Amino acid sequence: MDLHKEGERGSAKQKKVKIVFVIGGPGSGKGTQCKRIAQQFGYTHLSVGEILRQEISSGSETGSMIQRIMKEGKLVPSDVTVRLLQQAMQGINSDKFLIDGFPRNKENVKAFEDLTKMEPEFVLYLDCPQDEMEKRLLSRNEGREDDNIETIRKRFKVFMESTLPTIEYYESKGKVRKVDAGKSIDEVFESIKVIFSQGKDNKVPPSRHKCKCLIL
Ligand SMILES: Nc1ncnc2c1ncn2[C@@H]1O[C@H](COP(=O)(O)OP(=O)(O)O)[C@@H](O)[C@H]1O
Ligand SMILES: Nc1ccn([C@@H]2O[C@H](COP(=O)(O)OP(=O)(O)O)[C@@H](O)[C@H]2O)c(=O)n1
Ligand SMILES: [Mg+2]
Repeated sequence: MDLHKEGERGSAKQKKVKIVFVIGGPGSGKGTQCKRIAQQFGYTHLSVGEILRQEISSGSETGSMIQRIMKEGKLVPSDVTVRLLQQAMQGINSDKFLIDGFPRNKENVKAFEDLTKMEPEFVLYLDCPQDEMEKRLLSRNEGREDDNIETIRKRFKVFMESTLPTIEYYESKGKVRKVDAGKSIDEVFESIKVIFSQGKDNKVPPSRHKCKCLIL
């Protein structure tokens, strides 16, 4: 995907873009942890749910369709989701994207790979017990119309039936990095920091990069 072309003496060069998917059940803490990861490791955080809610707010026909689907806790058609995600990515000059709440089913995976020809560096999986997720969602207070017990239960069903098999697909490719997301926000982030500090482009935790010259 031509996210950005860099003009170098007229020759267009596609920038290497690093992508990490962040998956987990509703209420597992994806948004909360993504904000911290983005801040600490310099990623651009894109919440696919937020992108879809922005489309709803635009008042478009597509937005009305998305709203009906979200109210039911179901998944939006992948061609719609991926087109909106790609548009969002193309509008941002970044080479590191944290994609929150995606993919949620195999169709999402196929549509993304077909359209962008890209694969994730890895998939961060926030594994959280359902009763803990339910408790968190019921006190989320973001005014979301899908945070009611009836829709929450439907979303859990979608997670079990569609998203877990997607995680298994990435597991088979050795791409899943799983953390216990049932702990406190800080404890979960401690586990996540270890994972992001193992990246090949930052062999030592970023905090030590700055004083590397002092280690001579
Ligand atoms: N580890 C945690 N412990 C307790 N509450 C949490 C934790 N992580 C997130 N929360 C809270 O739970 C709710 C859902 O978190 P959020 O990040 O929106 O999850 P998701 O994006 O996976 O649905 C929010 O109100 C958030 O403040
Ligand atoms: N890949 C995606 C992501 C979200 N969605 C829709 O958007 C809703 C909210 O997604 P979200 O990631 O904001 O939800 P949380 O897991 O943060 O609670 C989902 O329940 C789906 O209805 C989707 O259809 N496909
Ligand atoms: Mg979220």
